[in-house]
Amino acid sequence: MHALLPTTAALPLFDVAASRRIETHALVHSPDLMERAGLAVAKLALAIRRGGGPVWVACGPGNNGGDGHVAARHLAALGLPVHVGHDAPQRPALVIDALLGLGLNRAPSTELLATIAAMQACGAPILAVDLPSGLLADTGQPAGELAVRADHTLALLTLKPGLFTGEGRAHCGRLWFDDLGITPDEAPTADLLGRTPPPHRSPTAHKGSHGQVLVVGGAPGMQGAARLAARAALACGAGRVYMDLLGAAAEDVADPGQPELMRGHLAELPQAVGVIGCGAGATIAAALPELLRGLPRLVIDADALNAIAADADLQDLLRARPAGSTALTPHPLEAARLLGRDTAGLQADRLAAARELAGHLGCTVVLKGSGSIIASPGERPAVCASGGPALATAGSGDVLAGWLGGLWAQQPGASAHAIACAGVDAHGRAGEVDGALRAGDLIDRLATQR
Ligand SMILES: NC(=O)C1=CN([C@@H]2O[C@H](COP(=O)(O)OP(=O)(O)OC[C@H]3O[C@@H](n4cnc5c(N)ncnc54)[C@H](OP(=O)(O)O)[C@@H]3O)[C@@H](O)[C@H]2O)[C@@H](O)CC1
Ligand SMILES: Nc1ncnc2c1ncn2[C@@H]1O[C@H](COP(=O)(O)OP(=O)(O)O)[C@@H](O)[C@H]1O
Repeated sequence: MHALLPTTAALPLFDVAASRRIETHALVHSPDLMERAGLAVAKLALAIRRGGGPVWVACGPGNNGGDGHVAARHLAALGLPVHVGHDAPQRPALVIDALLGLGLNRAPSTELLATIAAMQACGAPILAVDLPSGLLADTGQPAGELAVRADHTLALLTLKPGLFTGEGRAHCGRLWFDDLGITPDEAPTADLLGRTPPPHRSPTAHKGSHGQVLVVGGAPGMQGAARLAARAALACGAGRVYMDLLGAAAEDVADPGQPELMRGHLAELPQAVGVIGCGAGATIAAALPELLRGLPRLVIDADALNAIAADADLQDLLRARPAGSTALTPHPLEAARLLGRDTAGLQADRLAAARELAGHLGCTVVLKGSGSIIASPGERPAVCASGGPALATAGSGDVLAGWLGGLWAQQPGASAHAIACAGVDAHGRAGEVDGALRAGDLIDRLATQR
């Protein structure tokens, strides 16, 4: 058993169906899995209980409840006061939530909702067994009106995608993992992103070795978004970064605060990585056909995504691009527009939505938000565990788009999927601060963490 995050290594994630198959195979040679699970829960409970009151173990009807009963037995054997039941004891030192795990298949019953509410109200820390009760393992969404908000969650046997995306992060608290001594015998459903080393910089490199980025966007009144993207590409290490500021006068400088940035246009920069759409407004629509046909590698964000959502011809141009040459970076509303769906429906299963969109448009899709998903045709999807609410600030998405462009300029042979995985994780890590973060400061943090 170990604390899970932050992780530097990529880790395999398994959905409910895969976890069930792994469990079935494992039980053939290791019939004592529930004993191992309950012991792990008891060990963690000993470490995190607060005070000398009873440990309240709330057990459900299935094997999740079984893990809870085994844990209760171990704790009682150690002489701890233990209360097993659905009613709260006086001043518990810890609640062990063993109501529902992998087997959750409908909105919790009224009785279970009352128990969850009592757990939440009793004031003791909550340790969830395998999953916070009421949270769906595949999607990270509550199945009903309430799911446990745990202080600690001990994932057992496998890591499930719902621990990391959707509402999962808000419900799990600190994550722990025990594989119960089992090595899964099948391919993961998705990967949890690990850390990717920064691009290699040769001692004999010159600025031409590190590629070009062309940021297209920044319509009047929204130039800050394009400038954030361009500054991020520059800070990432791109050799030259140009800006095509929509509607700006030819003599305007690219960015008065960043003299390294230059004005440029597609016609002069046919090999640049395009970062298009940041602060672009509606005027980007007219420029898109040329950009989609002309640039070999594209990161498409914001208003460019909205223009594509509204125009079937632009979608066809996107699909005609070579495999691995395009990354889309929608937030949930932009992704919903691209799929012609509503945001809530899309958020209900983020992994499935990102895969659907990637297949629909033939591109890499970064579905942003807590637990960003990266999905590409023919690739296993990835889930990002890094990042946090400090990133919920205007401009942090522009920084991500620019950073992806900067990475890609330095690694022209990499696929959109590989660039997205590396960049999204770095962006998330840089955004892990307490309190608020300005998007400009996020660029500095990204640059210094390399
Ligand atoms: N087998 C092993 O050795 C190992 C097992 N492990 C542990 O087992 C867990 C999976 O156990 P599980 O498959 O029994 O499912 P579980 O989460 O207990 O729920 C099923 C029960 O809940 C019920 N139910 C469902 N939804 C409901 C609702 N909304 N409201 C009310 N009831 C609802 C459902 O009822 P039914 O649908 O059958 O009517 C059924 O009775 C896994 O998360 C891990 O903790 C691991 O430690 C590895 C070793
Ligand atoms: N709570 C959160 N946890 C993790 N990442 C977050 C959170 N909120 C926002 N982010 C990240 O911040 C960025 C916001 O992007 P976006 O919504 O496009 O903002 P903007 O358009 O203002 O630049 C995305 O990369 C998103 O994944």
